[in-house]
Amino acid sequence: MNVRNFSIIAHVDHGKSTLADRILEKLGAMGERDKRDQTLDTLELERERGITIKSTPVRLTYQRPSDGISYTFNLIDTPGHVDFNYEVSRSLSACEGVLLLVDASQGVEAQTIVNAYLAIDNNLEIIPVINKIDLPAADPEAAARELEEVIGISAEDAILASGKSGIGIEDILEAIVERIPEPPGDPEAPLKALIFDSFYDAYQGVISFIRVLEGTLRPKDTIMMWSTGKTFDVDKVGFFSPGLVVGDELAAGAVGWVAASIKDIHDALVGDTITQKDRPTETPFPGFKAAQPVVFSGLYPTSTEDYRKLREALEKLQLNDAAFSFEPETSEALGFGFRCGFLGLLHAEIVQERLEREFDLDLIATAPAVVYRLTLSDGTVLETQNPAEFPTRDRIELIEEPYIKLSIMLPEEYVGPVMQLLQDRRGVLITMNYPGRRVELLYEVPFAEILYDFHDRLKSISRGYASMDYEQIGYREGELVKVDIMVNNELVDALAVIIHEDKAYSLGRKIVDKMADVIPRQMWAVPVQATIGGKIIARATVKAYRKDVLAKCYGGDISRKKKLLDKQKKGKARMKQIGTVEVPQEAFLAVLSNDDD
Ligand SMILES: Nc1nc2c(ncn2[C@@H]2O[C@H](COP(=O)(O)OP(=O)(O)OP(=O)(O)O)[C@@H](O)[C@H]2O)c(=O)[nH]1
Repeated sequence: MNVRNFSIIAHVDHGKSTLADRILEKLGAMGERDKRDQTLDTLELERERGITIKSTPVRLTYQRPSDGISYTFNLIDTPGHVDFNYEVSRSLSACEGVLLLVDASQGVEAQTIVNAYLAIDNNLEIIPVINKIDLPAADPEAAARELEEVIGISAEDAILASGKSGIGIEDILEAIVERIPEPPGDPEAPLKALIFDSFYDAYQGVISFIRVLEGTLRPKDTIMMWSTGKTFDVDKVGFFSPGLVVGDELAAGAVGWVAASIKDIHDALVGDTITQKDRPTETPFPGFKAAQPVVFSGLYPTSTEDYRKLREALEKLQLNDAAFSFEPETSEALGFGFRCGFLGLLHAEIVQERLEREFDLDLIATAPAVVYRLTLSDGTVLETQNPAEFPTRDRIELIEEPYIKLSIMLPEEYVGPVMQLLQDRRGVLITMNYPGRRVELLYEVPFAEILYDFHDRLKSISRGYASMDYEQIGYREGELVKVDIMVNNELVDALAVIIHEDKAYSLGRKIVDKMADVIPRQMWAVPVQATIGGKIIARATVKAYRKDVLAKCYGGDISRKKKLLDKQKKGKARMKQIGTVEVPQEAFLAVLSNDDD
């Protein structure tokens, strides 16, 4: 059959896209991406505003110069961020091998290790590629040595390459043929196919990207989703060329797509196994889990009239993003909004940005929170991620919070300050390794502690040299308290935060100071207070002062006056009325503001 299914994995910026483009160009597929619109048209895909089609795999043909034999390459893209590690792992399950890129001037980084382990866990053949060897600062030997010491990949096997200048591309193509195995699987066996990505199309319903492991999938087959038992009739199957092209069948080993008039993306989840209803496979692809949101935040429209528009936008986004969840929530301070769940902070930022940009919404977002597990005095256990819903302290027996294992790679000279940062974040050092030129720190840290500005702080402390990655490791007890915020003597429920006892006072101070700073002055003095269980722990005052912008405009310069008024109006755009005081969006994120501000 001469098929090779592979993926490229790398730390961010180590040159993945550049190398992929170079391979595409070499195999004559450059410019094919532009044809995508056309190929998609054959599927009558609606290119609806706001719904971007995810990056699809690419099918390429490689004719070996030595013997002229042709090979079909399926290059499968993987998301590049830790929030989406489960998706990365599923995409890798669709492959037999990977190109593991390491920047020759940077060496092995945190994501290099995590990605390499994902590949090893999936039993994939790893082709190490030392990339960017054209750079003057390149040190390929050191990078190869690090690969050997840290990950245990033989340095001799590494290919030296440059995606930029094209060095090593032929070697890479040959290695793909020689080292990556032909996909296994019996096309006559009962169908077993893995879903590694899905997106929603208004005409076809859900289109799933699949890897057929056993059997053969054809149009008109009745398929069954393993996790739910739901059945669907297949409309079309096909390949990526790139873009979606209709085909006759997908047999064992193939990477392609299937459309079966599935109306809800939750019926075609990444990681689930597709089989045939009448002749099901005996064992599904292992390790299926529906992606669980781990970070939650409230989203509220700045103007109440936008509530319906926001709901529609959230529904639309969810069609394409099964990992994103939302439910209605009401806040005394903010009115009607939604509690939204995300895979991580980056995921939260992406969703929020899309809502604002693509759906033209002005939003107030509350500080992100993790899921806490509470054991109440009466023995009931409940999980909540909403500080506003926390019971009073006297009703709580035990609070547990999620922990992560954090891996940080950095040059030795920054170890001191970074360890200090981790200590401030309640981190516990597990081990310290010295692979090659760098130090690897392994910590266990409360997840909540890295939600706020941790990555930025790490980068600035290490001048950009430290890299990090993490995984969830379960729940641990924590001495946590709820800090409430009052503005003008009114409790603002949406501003409540959960925080470790030892940090409550300084955080309370920080929040009230920041708020007093960003709330516009009023005609009377407005007190801002932080409290724990009703006890005031910090207080600041928004001074009284009326800002009369027009006073500045001497003479009758109308256009200037207008400009100033417009400016003032814009400044108001993201305000929320709380009692008699207008509070800007910034205030809701005061808890996130940098300690150094
Ligand atoms: N000198 C040199 N620069 C390169 C090479 N490959 C990539 N770069 C540069 O490195 C930067 C990152 O390259 P990308 O290909 O975008 O890296 P990536 O890994 O895809 O990055 P993400 O998409 O952000 O994960 C860009 O500025 C490239 O121009 C190379 O072989 N040599």
